[in-house]
Amino acid sequence: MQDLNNPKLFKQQAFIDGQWVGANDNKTFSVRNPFDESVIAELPDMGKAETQKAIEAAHDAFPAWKDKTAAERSAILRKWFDLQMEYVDDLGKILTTEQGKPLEEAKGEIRYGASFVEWFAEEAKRIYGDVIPGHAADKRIVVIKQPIGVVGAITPWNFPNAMITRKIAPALAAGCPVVVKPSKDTPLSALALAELAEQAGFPKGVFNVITSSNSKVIGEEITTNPLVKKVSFTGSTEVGKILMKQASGTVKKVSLELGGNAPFIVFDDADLDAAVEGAIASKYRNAGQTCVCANRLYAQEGIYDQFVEKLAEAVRNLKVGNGMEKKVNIGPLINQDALDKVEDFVDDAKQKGAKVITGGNKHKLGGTFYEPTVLSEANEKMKLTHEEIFGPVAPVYRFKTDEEAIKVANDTPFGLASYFYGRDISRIWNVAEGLEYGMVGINTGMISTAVAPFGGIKESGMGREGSKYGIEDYIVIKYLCFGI
Ligand SMILES: NC(=O)C1=CN([C@@H]2O[C@H](COP(=O)(O)OP(=O)(O)OC[C@H]3O[C@@H](n4cnc5c(N)ncnc54)[C@H](O)[C@@H]3O)[C@@H](O)[C@H]2O)C=CC1
Ligand SMILES: O=C(O)[C@H](O)CS(=O)(=O)O
Repeated sequence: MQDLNNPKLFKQQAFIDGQWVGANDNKTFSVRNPFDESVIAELPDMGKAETQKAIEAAHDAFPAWKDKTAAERSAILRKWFDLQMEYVDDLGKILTTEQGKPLEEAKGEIRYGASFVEWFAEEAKRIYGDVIPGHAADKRIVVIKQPIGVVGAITPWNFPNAMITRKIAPALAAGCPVVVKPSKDTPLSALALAELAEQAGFPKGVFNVITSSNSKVIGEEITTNPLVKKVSFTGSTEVGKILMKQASGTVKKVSLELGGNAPFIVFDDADLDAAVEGAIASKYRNAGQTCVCANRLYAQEGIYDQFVEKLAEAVRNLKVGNGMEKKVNIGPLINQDALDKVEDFVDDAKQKGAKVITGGNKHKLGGTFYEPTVLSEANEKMKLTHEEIFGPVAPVYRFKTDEEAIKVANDTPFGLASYFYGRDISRIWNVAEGLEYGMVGINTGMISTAVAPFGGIKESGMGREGSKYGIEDYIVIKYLCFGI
């Protein structure tokens, strides 16, 4: 087990109603280190009853929390941000230990996640309404915004810190108490956030963390309990659809940050070195395990061979290893299933004509490490064209015209992130407006920030996280009509 040098942040209990507690039946589940499968923690394996308790605690905490002034909530969020920044190293170590990403990347996630807390500490004070000119001489209309109520948040393993703060910072800022269910693979980061939330002064019941190996049971309670007014989910499209269906029974508002299939288009007027740099950043971050990773790389025919070779040269320089070691760029995949899926994608692609330019095998380190890979001659018959690879594999496709690039890029039910490199201003506007995605990176492979509205369209979800728009997901609008 890694030396988690701050025992205060390394919690092995769930956090409900301001108490650190075990499961009612004292059952636990193991959290394992993805480097060597060693057990790093035993956590409460909770179920329906504990989830109900957490939801009731949040419900009971709602009136006092929403009645605090915006400035009071803002101050507590700001303190929480300050604590996260103070403990960035400890939080990063916990994250790398349970998720596997390189420590510097983990610390980057902590800073990114904390930036949402900082942002919404400020936005808490800007939840403005409207005054609307009356529709009659004796009428006056005022629009007010109020917190929606108890929020249930379910989050994935690939960004165990930031996917929580990106969701609950706006909820808490708006005046909503939250019940969080992190992934069973990476719950420790959520518990460390709860410890710092307690230190920051969040009242009991406002921030609750349920730990469980049975996400289905917890999810059913969160999506059907009438005390929960909002479900916010980040994860696969498949699970998002299940949760949306379950939430419909009580007509809960849902925010869904789901899967992606990002195109990364390189036009013949692109700066190829910049495009390679952007492709490395977008494709291989978190070992390719992000929803906004470039999933399909398209290079215009005139620069195809040059781009492939430059990309492969850069990929060969990526260092694979234990995320705790310095200069490591690529950690292990989260589990054996993930490794098997990546192997299957590459085998299928090779059978259908792909050429391995570099990588293409399980890494000699063993475990769930995979070689950073570049495949040329990719085509639409291959499985990895239509599914999230969620691994360090870059298939490169050829295209001839701008119109063809837009068409193939849009040929997916997903619509989260997209990227392209080019310099002609008319081309940039035509392509940016033609891409059917929630986000477009233009001459950059890194687009995620708290100041912008992160989210997708089509089967990549609904709702936005970050920016001035992010808080709207946790607000209800009410208008007051005054007869005078
Ligand atoms: N759009 C975005 O911002 C993001 C999307 N994702 C997507 O998430 C997927 C990878 O993350 P995973 O954790 O493997 O996704 P997942 O959908 O398997 O799990 C996500 C969360 O849902 C829980 N869950 C699973 N089945 C459930 C059920 N039946 N009821 C209730 N909860 C359930 C899991 O325990 C976990 O906490 C990829 O598709 C990726 O694209 C991941 C991160 C960000
Ligand atoms: O894929 C994810 O989990 C994140 O949304 C990616 S990012 O926001 O860190 O870019």
